Amino acid sequence: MLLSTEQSNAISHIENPALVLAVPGAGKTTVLIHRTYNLIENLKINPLNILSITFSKASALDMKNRFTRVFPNINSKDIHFSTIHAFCYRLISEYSYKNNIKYHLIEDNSGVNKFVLLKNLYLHLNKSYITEEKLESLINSIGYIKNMMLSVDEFLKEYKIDIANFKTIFNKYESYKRENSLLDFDDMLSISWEILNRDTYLLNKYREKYKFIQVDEGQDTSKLQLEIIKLIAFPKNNLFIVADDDQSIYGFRGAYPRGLLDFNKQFKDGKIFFMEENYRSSSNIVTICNKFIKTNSLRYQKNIFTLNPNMEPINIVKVKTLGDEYDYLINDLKDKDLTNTSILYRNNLSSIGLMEVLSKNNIPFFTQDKKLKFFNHWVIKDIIDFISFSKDPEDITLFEKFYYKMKGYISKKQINYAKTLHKDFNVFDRIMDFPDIKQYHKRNIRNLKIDFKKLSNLNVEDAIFFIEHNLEYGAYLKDNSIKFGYVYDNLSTLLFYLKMISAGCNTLDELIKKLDFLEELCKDSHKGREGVNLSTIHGAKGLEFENVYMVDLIDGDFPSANSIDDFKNGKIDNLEEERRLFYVGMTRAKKHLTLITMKSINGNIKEPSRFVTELENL
Ligand SMILES: Nc1ncnc2c1ncn2[C@@H]1O[C@H](COP(=O)(O)OP(=O)(O)OP(=O)(O)O)[C@@H](O)[C@H]1O
Repeated sequence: MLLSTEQSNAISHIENPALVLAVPGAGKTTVLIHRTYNLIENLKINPLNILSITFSKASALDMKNRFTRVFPNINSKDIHFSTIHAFCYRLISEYSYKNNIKYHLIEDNSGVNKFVLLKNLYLHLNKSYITEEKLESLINSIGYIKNMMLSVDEFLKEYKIDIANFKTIFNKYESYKRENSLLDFDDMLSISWEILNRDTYLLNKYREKYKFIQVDEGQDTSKLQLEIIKLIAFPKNNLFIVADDDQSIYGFRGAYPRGLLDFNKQFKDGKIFFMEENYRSSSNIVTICNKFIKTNSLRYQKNIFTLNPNMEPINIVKVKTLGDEYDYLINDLKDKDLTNTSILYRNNLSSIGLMEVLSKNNIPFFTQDKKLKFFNHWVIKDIIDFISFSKDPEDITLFEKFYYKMKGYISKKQINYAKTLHKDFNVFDRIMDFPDIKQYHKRNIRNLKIDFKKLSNLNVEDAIFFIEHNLEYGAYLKDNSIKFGYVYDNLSTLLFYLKMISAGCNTLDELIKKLDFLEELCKDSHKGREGVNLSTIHGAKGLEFENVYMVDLIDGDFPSANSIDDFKNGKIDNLEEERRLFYVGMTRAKKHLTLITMKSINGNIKEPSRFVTELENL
């Protein structure tokens, strides 16, 4: 590969801080690999003295593999490509060994686990269960506070958070972990920061060891991460950061691209290199992407260009329904090199339908998203409970789980009363026996009994429809979504996918088997790398493919409804981050880029993503 002058200039930069600001596909990773080689081979720097930090495990591995591929003669064993978390974990291990402290990680499912801790704290303080959405928002907010080095009060002054007793939960969570030497991912950073500030011996040891520090994906480095890196690099400041602020997509977790925008203020002797040539994509893709990203205002001005030839224009496909989208994909994939193809989406729920339809059509695929919440979602569990109960209407324990999530106005008192009667009687008969029950109420319960009888005879797809509409479970979801902090559309889409999967299943057992099959498929598919890559756009960062499809491009999903609302209220950050995400997706494509939008989903009329409309006008 013939390196460009810009690339060579950046690679030859050795001492003092440097920031390489580059566009997608400009060869940022390429530059890091060649610079590493230059340091080792030409300047005879010991590989152990070079620390290369990347954002994710996958990109650390990718960088190592690319290095070995390009420079097979160099022994890459000693070269340190690491995520910042792995690096901090090593530092903490060294400190804890020295000080005889035993830290426990609480991110996985063994032993004490952060999810359980937070759920219990919430329950204890608010006397109600936390929803999945709120739990996610709680975890992100805690991470944000720590990564942005804020106090809770500073955070609460700036952000509204819909979690009761947030401050108390935060403080109790933090002190519990501290008292018990527990660590979550964010603590790996904050504890490392404390250690480095406290233990001069360790700090000097690390400073001495890592004479050269390189950072990839600098735009997604948080404030805390950047401070840790700067502290170790000081006073030599041989810090080399490559970044593209237009690809910063982790703002919700505390990514801090503004730290880079201030680079010259932070390092008076710092040098900034620009790399604006894209080597990846066709000229059509590059030209449109350049115009598209310029709408954002919070960015370094850059001009992306390419010398690559024009190929086919970006393909915008408008279909009526999700089924049509799948038909289009299946047909279009026929003549494509599948191992060089990716289907990208905003929300990983989209992968459920895709996996189902690809596996039905024997099209191989793989995905990185190992755990999809879909399979364990409470809505799915509710539906299974409804149907199971219809087959076993004496089972009051089952009925108790969902009786308040449908029509009928059955009270807790009536349930408790029914529990005192013989367990072999039909639950509805037992409720009708409730003392002083009103005649109209009795009529309702009798109708419910008939409804559940009907339900027991339906195939699964019809059964889900019946539960949603006739038993008014859909109305329950709608009424309660806001109260419990859910987005109703997400719940309704979830039911939609469940109906899709259940098509052709006659019995509940068949549906459960199919769900298990898909879950296994999803777990297994990340092992191999055969076939089409299915990924969220977040997961596809840094990757490239000949053919890219971006699917389910609907306004309110992408960009998200929240970002649109914020924008209407004069807050532009979120919508700008959505645009960057869209941009990251588009710039993964080398030759063929297809954007698919549809007119309706789940029977509801939708508008195409405003980004697609904008691109059409471009
Ligand atoms: N000088 C060059 N000549 C030809 N091809 C190049 C050159 N530099 C990089 N490339 C190729 O361009 C593609 C993009 O490079 P690379 O992945 O390093 O870019 P990047 O800036 O890290 O991309 P992104 O930020 O979008 O993930 C790769 O296929 C790489 O091999």
